[in-house]
Amino acid sequence: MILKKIDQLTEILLEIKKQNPLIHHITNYVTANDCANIVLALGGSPIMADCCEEVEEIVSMASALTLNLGTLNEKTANSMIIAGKKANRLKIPVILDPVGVGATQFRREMLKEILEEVEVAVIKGNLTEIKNIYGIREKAKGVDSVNDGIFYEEKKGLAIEVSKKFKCITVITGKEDIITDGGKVYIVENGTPLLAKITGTGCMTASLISTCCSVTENYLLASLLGVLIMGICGELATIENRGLGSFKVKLFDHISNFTKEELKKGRFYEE
Ligand SMILES: Nc1ncnc2c1ncn2[C@@H]1O[C@H](COP(=O)(O)OP(=O)(O)OP(=O)(O)O)[C@@H](O)[C@H]1O
Ligand SMILES: Cc1ncsc1CCO
Ligand SMILES: [Mg+2]
Repeated sequence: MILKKIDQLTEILLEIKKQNPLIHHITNYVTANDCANIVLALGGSPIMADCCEEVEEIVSMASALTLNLGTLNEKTANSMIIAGKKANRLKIPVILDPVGVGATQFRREMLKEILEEVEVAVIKGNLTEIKNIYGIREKAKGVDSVNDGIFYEEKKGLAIEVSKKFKCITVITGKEDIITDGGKVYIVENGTPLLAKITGTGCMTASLISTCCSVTENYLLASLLGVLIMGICGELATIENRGLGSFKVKLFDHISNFTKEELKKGRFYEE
């Protein structure tokens, strides 16, 4: 079963290299450069554009749209809705990263508006963010998850409920990652605590998922692939690790060299 999955995932990987899809991001200014480079490393082509006058034109050229709430303001929230609606009309997948949504009332209100106006293909967040999306008010310290210690069954149940509520794929990142469409659930065990020590590995995971979703209609498998790439490459980057700086460089090295061989290092199962 897993071997067949590896073949299907490899097909997505090869399709990205073949198509070099354009991935439109409306994202935060902290990790925008890393997100652009991660898309390039995987074989896609990034464009960051958030001006409301041009987002419809940009998204019309793109194959996926990433909306990241990391440094949200009223203007970018408005651009997200304009671009998201256009993406829906064009049937381009929209990937939402609700960064820090537990931190403030403003983010929660804007997120609600975006989700009312835009159909999202994938919602990806850490546990605190996904709890808040579902209306569980866990106050976030900032953009990081405050507690990854809840029971795995509870985390899985939450992801399933979010998928049912918003009719989308839900990804919860953390020590183990959960990916579900509300029916099937994948659990990914790859990763390293070092991934949580550099900012933006969650944002970059969303960019990887977008890039994978841009070449297939199977958003569940595409999300699984994006998560696996980050987890496996994170593990590989710990080999002879000298510190966080070189860890990040090695993470990019491994993503740019990622093939079916690396995919076989995936530790995931289906429920
Ligand atoms: N303790 C851990 N062990 C293994 N992998 C981890 C651990 N914590 C996070 N990860 C991995 O790190 C990546 C980012 O997940 P995380 O939940 O930290 O994102 P995030 O909080 O949204 O990050 P950011 O906001 O900085 O972008 C994922 O690939 C996840 O699997
Ligand atoms: C640190 C930080 N602040 C807003 S967005 C961001 C990047 C990680 O999500
Ligand atoms: Mg995040």
